[in-house]
Amino acid sequence: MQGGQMIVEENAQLSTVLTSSAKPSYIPSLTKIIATLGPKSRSVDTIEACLKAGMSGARFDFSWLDGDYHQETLENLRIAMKNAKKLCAIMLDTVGPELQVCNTTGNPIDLKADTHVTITSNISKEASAEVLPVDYAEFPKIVKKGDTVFLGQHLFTGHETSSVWLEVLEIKGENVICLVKNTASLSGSMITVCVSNVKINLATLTEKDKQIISTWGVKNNIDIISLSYTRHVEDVRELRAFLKMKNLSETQIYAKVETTEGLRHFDEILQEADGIIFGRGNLGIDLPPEKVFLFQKYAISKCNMVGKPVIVTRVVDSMTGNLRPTRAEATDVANAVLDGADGIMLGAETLRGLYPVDAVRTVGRICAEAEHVYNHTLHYKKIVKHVGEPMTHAESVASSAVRSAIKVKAATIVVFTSSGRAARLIAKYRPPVPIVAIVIPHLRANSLKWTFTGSSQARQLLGVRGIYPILASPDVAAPGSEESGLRPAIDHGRSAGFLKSNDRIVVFQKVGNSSVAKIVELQQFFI
Ligand SMILES: Nc1ncnc2c1ncn2[C@@H]1O[C@H](COP(=O)(O)OP(=O)(O)OP(=O)(O)O)[C@@H](O)[C@H]1O
Ligand SMILES: CC(=O)C(=O)O
Ligand SMILES: [K+]
Ligand SMILES: [Mg+2]
Repeated sequence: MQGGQMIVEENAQLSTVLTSSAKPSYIPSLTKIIATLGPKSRSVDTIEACLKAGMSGARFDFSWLDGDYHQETLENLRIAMKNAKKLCAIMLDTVGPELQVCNTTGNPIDLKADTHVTITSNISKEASAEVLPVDYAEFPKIVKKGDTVFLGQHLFTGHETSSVWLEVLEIKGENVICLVKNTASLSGSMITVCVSNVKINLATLTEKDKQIISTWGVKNNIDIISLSYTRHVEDVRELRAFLKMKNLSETQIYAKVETTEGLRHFDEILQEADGIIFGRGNLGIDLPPEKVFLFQKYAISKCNMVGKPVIVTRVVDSMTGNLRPTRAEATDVANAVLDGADGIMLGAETLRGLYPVDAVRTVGRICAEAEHVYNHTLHYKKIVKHVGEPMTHAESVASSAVRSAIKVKAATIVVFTSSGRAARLIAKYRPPVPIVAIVIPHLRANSLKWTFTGSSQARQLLGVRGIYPILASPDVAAPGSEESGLRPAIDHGRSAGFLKSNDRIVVFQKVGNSSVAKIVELQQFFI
């Protein structure tokens, strides 16, 4: 896969292991961190602290709770963004064809290892340690003797006490009799059911999802939808058509690939989606453990080649209850960065974990260390080879801009963009420095009113490794001089502390139909 070439820079020195990590800065890591917001991470203070620690996207998982609950959290996020002066992408995660235990009372269910429990499709039964009603009538038909069933809240490892694994012993009509393999206490009203490699005959975009998108999604003009359990390219197309109908055509679709069915159709899904979420939680159940890394490397590499963002999930499970990750988890985060991931997604760690801010900060620090030794040159060469010749003008100038930034040791690359495309093109070539994207708003009319584009496009760029968007004020759209357009980026970089007077930057912009890259010495701006 790497053809014997090193995925870390050859000059990565042993001494860097012993020097202390970079001080906290405005840019904690180039890799993006998307945190799921929920009970333990929804106060303004906590969200603000997460933003400062490096959270660049917030995931609202509709498998949990309802629109009103998420609305309150979102209002708090908006206040936190203002306080912290940081943008954050807003991601709606669909429920999809997910099976759940109907625990209407919400009482904890204590299951003991080596006892029996019956999963039933009869939802009139009340959940208890003896009977677990599941919201899918076909359940007894899709499982067979010997299958493994996992139950839990975002974690189903089957070795901690909040999730359980069961072995199917016998199927009798609507009842599936199972052996409990580990002692656990299942709490709350949301308990997900997961069985490996079963075909669930439910739509990927469910009626409930459509209703959530039509209400909560439209109201909040959400930036990204994470399409849970994407299995076919048609799933993405169907959602795209639905979004268009709801006047949400700018909303991006990240296909969450988390089943073997999705894996089989990965290449087509990637063509239609705006990004990929590599959902290792579910995939870790569908695939044998020894295969997960292989698909991770394949999927990330494919996304890198076409310049689409890829986000990896389930990295520091143990931080749900602990202040420190395990050694294996910490190493796994670094390896995801070295594989080429754009972002890391936190689930239970921030949603219901005890240390949401620490989880964000710790993951950010690990990512930053891995980025320091990331073999940018090798990545660059692979992309150039993949794109081939002749390149489009924009692609050729964008890749040259990245080269120039390395050669002149530029502090950042500044790119003017309106759709975000130009910034993504630069990011595809993975410069080792941040990309400051100045997003130029455009006036646009719909049947009711005139509005400016830009805010969604800016926040969406927060899903891509290395991009730091700044939303320009609309008057920048009619630049007096070229330099006037650069001013906001430089002022921002200066106040945030990543630009100094003796730095140089590379600027990528479109003038008419031509793409231009130029090198600018900053001294002139600092007089
Ligand atoms: N120096 C500058 N100062 C202010 N605005 C600039 C400057 N250079 C370019 N721009 C503006 O930036 C915007 C770049 O947007 P453009 O639509 O060309 O890029 P994009 O959205 O990334 O790519 P695409 O056209 O492929 O969607 C244009 O509106 C352009 O006028
Ligand atoms: C996040 C998610 O859905 C998964 O990892 O499976
Ligand atoms: K979900
Ligand atoms: Mg999942």
